[in-house]
Amino acid sequence: MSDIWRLVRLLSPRRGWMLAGLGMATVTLLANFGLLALSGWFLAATALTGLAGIAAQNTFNFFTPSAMVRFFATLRVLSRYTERLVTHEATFRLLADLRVWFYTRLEPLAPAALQTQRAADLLNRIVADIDTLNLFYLRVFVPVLTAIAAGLLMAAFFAFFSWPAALALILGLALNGMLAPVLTNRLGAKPGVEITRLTAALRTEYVEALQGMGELLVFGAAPAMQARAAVLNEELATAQAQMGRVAGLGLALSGLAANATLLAVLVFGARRFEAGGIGAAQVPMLVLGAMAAFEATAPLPGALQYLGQIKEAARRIFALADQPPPIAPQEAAAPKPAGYGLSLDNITLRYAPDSPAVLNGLCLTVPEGQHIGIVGATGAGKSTLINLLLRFHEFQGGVARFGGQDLRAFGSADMARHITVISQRSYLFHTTIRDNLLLANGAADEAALWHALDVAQLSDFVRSLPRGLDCLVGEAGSRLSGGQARRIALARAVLKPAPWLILDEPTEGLDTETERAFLADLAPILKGRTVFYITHRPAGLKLMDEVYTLRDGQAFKAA
Ligand SMILES: Nc1ncnc2c1ncn2[C@@H]1O[C@H](COP(=O)(O)OP(=O)(O)OP(=O)(O)O)[C@@H](O)[C@H]1O
Repeated sequence: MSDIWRLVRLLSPRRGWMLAGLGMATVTLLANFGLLALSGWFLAATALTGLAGIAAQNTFNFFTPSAMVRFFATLRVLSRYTERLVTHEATFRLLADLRVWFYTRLEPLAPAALQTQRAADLLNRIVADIDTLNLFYLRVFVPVLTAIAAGLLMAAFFAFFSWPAALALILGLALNGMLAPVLTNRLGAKPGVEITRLTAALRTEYVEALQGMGELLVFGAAPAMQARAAVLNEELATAQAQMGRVAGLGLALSGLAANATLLAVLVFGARRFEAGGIGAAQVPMLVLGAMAAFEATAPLPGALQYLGQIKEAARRIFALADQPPPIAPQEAAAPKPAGYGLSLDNITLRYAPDSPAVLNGLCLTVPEGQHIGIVGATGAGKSTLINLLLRFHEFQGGVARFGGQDLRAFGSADMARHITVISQRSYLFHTTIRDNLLLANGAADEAALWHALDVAQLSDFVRSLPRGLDCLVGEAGSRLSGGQARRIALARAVLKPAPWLILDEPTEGLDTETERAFLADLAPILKGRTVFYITHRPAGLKLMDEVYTLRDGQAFKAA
């Protein structure tokens, strides 16, 4: 239950909207109750008056009850409308709050702590689990509290006329709204959790299958993937069928409790009438009132079923949100670096306390403006060195200084201001060339964009496109060649004149001719910047002042 309390606390800043929705839902229920109870009384009283003869008909006040019937009918419509308006407004505000909260918890985890998550699972948590959490207000909070408030008020009304009828109503509402749902909830807990788990697993399978469609087809692995999905589908269908049976049982029990209550109210009402405690017309008033009262408990079985799904979604969301960020958030503002030199002294970095040190006593000094090539075998720690500089991963030993300041005093957002990265994986968003460039510098005007494209030798190509800068690049730049995509990354580097430039295998995957042309256009962009150039390919190293080889977690100056 602690996850649910935590969720309530998380939603509590919106308590004004939440309580307004709750209030309107209670008024709607009471209006319906008032309408039915009064109608029951009015119809019976009118019939009895009709039977009693002309004298009674002349003295009977038709006007006030019929005005009250109209009042309740109008109130019911208006309050239902307002309730929908308010609860939906509250729901969307809560959804926005939840998404923003989750994003602010995720952001410090990116990218290091999120790399361990499967992309589809992450997507699932961000979209589906948050949507499920959001059901809490509309499907659990409002119906449960409304049922309690309205149920007690209706029973109090009954108590004026017959205590036993009031007790029967309370008991019936409790059986119908609590006992039956609790029982179905108990029975439905397991399939509920299974449905959430299997739906998430299926979605993950499908997203991965779509992402890796090429590999699945080339290696003939599609049937195996289909078989896995079919098994999950079957398990999901079984869980859903089980849930359906549980829901059916719940409905039957609820129906039984409601009808037994109506019978009991009729009997107690009739006895009270016989004893002279109430008038004859008040008996149908109580019976019709009881009938209306069960509207309050109708959504409760659903509420408890949702609770199972919400608990599971909350567990998954909080588990991810509670992961400690790999770099502790910076309390103080980042210091101002004096220049942009880097000095690494005896640095040790391991990804987990029990895993071997990837950087192990590494020493490296990079004066401002130097161009440093970094080579090394696969797994030697080249990307790790960059992760260290970008503050994606914390190092455990040694002293690192950036611009003379302790590197630990900078967060990853601070370092991102000083560093531009061009890598083989520089991502292109499925939008226009313009938007992909503006990502590097939102303030760049048209002239700056074309200048950047000129430097990156891409302006002729962009001019030749029917919509120029406003041409879409396709998903992950699929409408561009590898070389053109890399040149967009170059143009971004021109637009963001950060003092540091990291080139992470920028020519990987390009043929020799394209690589040569790319490197020629890269040369002017390196000017005046401090550069790390990571590569397996020797061609770009000619542009470097010094080259270091990473081996055994240390950096050795190449001859
Ligand atoms: N996020 C991570 N968590 C745990 N271990 C990691 C992580 N990233 C890298 N490693 C490990 O650290 C070591 C160095 O990896 P790194 O990516 O820095 O090598 P690299 O020199 O860049 O390799 P490549 O040339 O293949 O890109 C490898 O053994 C790798 O398995």
